Amino acid sequence: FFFFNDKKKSKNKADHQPPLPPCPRGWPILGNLPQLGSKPHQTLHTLSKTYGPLFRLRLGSVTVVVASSASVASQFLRSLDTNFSDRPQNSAAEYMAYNHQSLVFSPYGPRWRMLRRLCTFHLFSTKALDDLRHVRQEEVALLAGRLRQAEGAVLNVGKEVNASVTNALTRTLLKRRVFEEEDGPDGGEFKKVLVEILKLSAAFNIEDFIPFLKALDVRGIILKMKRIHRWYDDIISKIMEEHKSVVGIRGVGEGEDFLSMLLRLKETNNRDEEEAKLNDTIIKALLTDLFTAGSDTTSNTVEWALAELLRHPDILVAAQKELDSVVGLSRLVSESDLANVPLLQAIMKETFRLHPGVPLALPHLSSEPCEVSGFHIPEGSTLIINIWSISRDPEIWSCPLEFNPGRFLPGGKHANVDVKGGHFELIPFGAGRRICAGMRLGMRMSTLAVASLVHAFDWFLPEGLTSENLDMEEDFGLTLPRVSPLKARVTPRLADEAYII
Ligand code: HEM
Repeated sequence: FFFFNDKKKSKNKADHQPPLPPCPRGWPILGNLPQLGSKPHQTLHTLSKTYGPLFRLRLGSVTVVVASSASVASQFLRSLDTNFSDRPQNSAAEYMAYNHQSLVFSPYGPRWRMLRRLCTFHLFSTKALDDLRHVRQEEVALLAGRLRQAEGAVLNVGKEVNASVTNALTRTLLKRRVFEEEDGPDGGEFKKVLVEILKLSAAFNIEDFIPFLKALDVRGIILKMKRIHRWYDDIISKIMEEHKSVVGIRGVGEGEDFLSMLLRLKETNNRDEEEAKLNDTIIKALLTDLFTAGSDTTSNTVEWALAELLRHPDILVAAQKELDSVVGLSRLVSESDLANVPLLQAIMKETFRLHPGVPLALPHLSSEPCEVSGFHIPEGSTLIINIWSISRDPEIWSCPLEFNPGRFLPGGKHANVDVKGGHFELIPFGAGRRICAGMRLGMRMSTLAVASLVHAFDWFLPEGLTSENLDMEEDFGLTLPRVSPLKARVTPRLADEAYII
């Protein structure tokens, strides 16, 4: 959300063009920045009640348009997708993502297209995901083993899940676990730097909206970003050199990690356009994206799903019954079971609806002026899609604040809706050309983790907490964490051998 654009506003063609979208009155210089509050997704949702599903904000020097309904979002991301496939610039991307060379922040052009092709045909292809399935299953099994050891104790569920998801992700990317490896070759440095990058990427940087503040860097944010980036670059460069020394010898193998795959593809990537060539810097930038975009999004989803199930014990029990009938009680869930558990799939959709991992998606930038819903959208406008608001629109969802997976089951009103970008009322991964590149991995990982934890344990809230008073308040960052980490106790419900890997 924290972005500025540096393109000039379009010339005023007032006589012919339709009006600009409505805009709340703002402050001099700051514009509407002071109105955003600590939870911008909720503030923008409230503003949409007054100003409609398409309104405008002035954030410092940046013109922002906000889409808050499925039909407005589909005009931007379906009908006008090409015009909105660019990204505005921001300081985190400049200083920590190799000056916008990463996939998330690449301008819409040959480099972005090359990286997306790599994701579609190599990194996130069905074959690559299947080849690395054992990694996800092992990490979830290790998590189940840890929880079983802690039977009866009050657990910080989010922390445990985050460690598991991040380890699965870094093993997928680099064949390396970052949690619990303080004694490893880098003494836990890699984990520390990833946590810092995540924090800084998710922070609200007012400097991105008011260019003179950026030049002064009074808060020292930019200095900090540069320092963290040097630290990260040192570590990832070393890991890359280690990989280079083995890739050539080992060649292609089943379960090849992403970095090895990228180094191999670099040798065969011979596109004519200079910008579209894969090189070491672009590989490092892409890896930063995948670490930051893939970990908290996925683990927050798992934590929200478990919190909802603790608030709805009847749904939790029904999901356990469904899993027992497909998996039995002598082993953990495996990814191949997931196609046969419709209730669990509906629970995931309902979690994505109420707790979308990236509530305001990532900002898009218009390349040329256009018209949407009778309003003029100037060239260089930043587009925010309020996914959070769209998926609780009472015009579409009955009792939108109620956690009701049944709406997605056969016979339910939304039985045919999926999360893959074709149904604009539910777009937790975005839609159009810039839809989440890691959607398939994020879905597999979060669904496997929720299914395994629901199946392997009975869940209880700690003393004093009930399903009625469990705090469900959201914090805001680029992702959507809980304000109070989910605490719970578990007892194992499977045969002992199920927990042994
Ligand atoms: C539950 C998990 C996840 C959720 C809810 C999620 C959601 C999103 C959303 C909303 C966007 C922005 C789409 C837009 O610009 O309109 C996005 C972009 C992106 N995501 Fe995810 N994501 C998840 C997991 C992952 C994973 C596991 C990865 C990779 C390891 C990943 C990589 C990316 C990348 C690279 C982009 C930028 C795509 C581009 O600019 O072309 N995400 N994600």
